[in-house]
This record gives sequence, structure tokens and C-alpha cells, in this order.
Amino acid sequence: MYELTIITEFEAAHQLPDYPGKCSRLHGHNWKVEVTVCGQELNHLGMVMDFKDLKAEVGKVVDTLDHYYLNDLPAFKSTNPTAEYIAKYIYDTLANNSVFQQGISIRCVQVWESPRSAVKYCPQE
Ligand SMILES: Nc1nc2c(c(=O)[nH]1)N=C([C@H](O)[C@H](O)COP(=O)(O)OP(=O)(O)OP(=O)(O)O)CN2
Ligand SMILES: [Zn+2]
Repeated sequence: MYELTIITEFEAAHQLPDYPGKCSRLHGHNWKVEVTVCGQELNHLGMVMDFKDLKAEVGKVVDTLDHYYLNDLPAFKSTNPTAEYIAKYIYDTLANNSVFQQGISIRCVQVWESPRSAVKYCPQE
């Protein structure tokens, strides 16, 4: 099995309304997003999938978060926009993409809220 990982970033604002501390106030982060996919077969170029194509598919999802107030987005209407739910949103959206339903699957999504804090969502482990 091969695992491929790409890294991208987005910037956005959020707040955690019931949080007992400063994170209940409006603030922003530069989130770093790491997406790992896996596959067993290599194509004629010797790749599971071109990093360029993987970055493009992840980029479409990250664009739905970039420079938004996350609390206003449909994805976070009934949940707090925590790193946990952001990772799950990115994972679930990618997992519903037909690109990742034919021999290449999403392994996990890791979201770094700061250089010191990250969540990794790996529902199949
Ligand atoms: N498990 C989680 N814990 C926290 C989350 C989260 O998404 N998942 N989010 C927050 C807040 O968004 C907050 O903005 C981040 O808190 P914190 O790490 O304390 O922020 P700092 O930048 O001040 O971190 P330092 O390492 O202390 O500088 C809170 N918790
Ligand atoms: Zn925050």
C-alpha cells in the first residue's frame, strides 16, 4: 500500500460560543491541512495519483473555507468549527468525491490550528 500526503493552508475566522475562555471570542487562524490518501496500484507514470491532481481536489474543498467566518457556513451550522469538525468536513467532502472511490481512498485528514496544536481524523483506523 502506498500513502501520499499533501499539505495546504487556509485562513479563516471563527469563534467557539460556549467555550470557557478566550476562544469564545471572534479570532482567526492560519490552518494547515494535511491530507493523506492511499492506493495499491500505480498508473503508467508510476504514481498512485499525481500530487498536482490531489492538490487540486483538496484545494476545491479548502476554497470553501478560505477567508470565511466559519460559524456562518452550512458545514458548521449545528457544530462548532473546531479543528475536529474542520478535519471531518474536509475528510467527508473528499470521501464523497468520485476521484476517491476507485482504488484511491482518503486515509486521514490532519488539521493544524497552530504550530503546536493539531487534530488528525482517521475514521477507518
Ligand atoms: N481539541 C480542540 N481544542 C481546542 C480547539 C479545537 O479546535 N480543538 N480550538 C480552540 C480555539 O480555537 C483556540 O483559538 C485555540 O486555542 P489555543 O490552542 O489555546 O490557542 P493559542 O494560540 O493561544 O495557543 P498557545 O499554544 O497557548 O499559544 C481551543 N481548543
Ligand atoms: Zn480558534
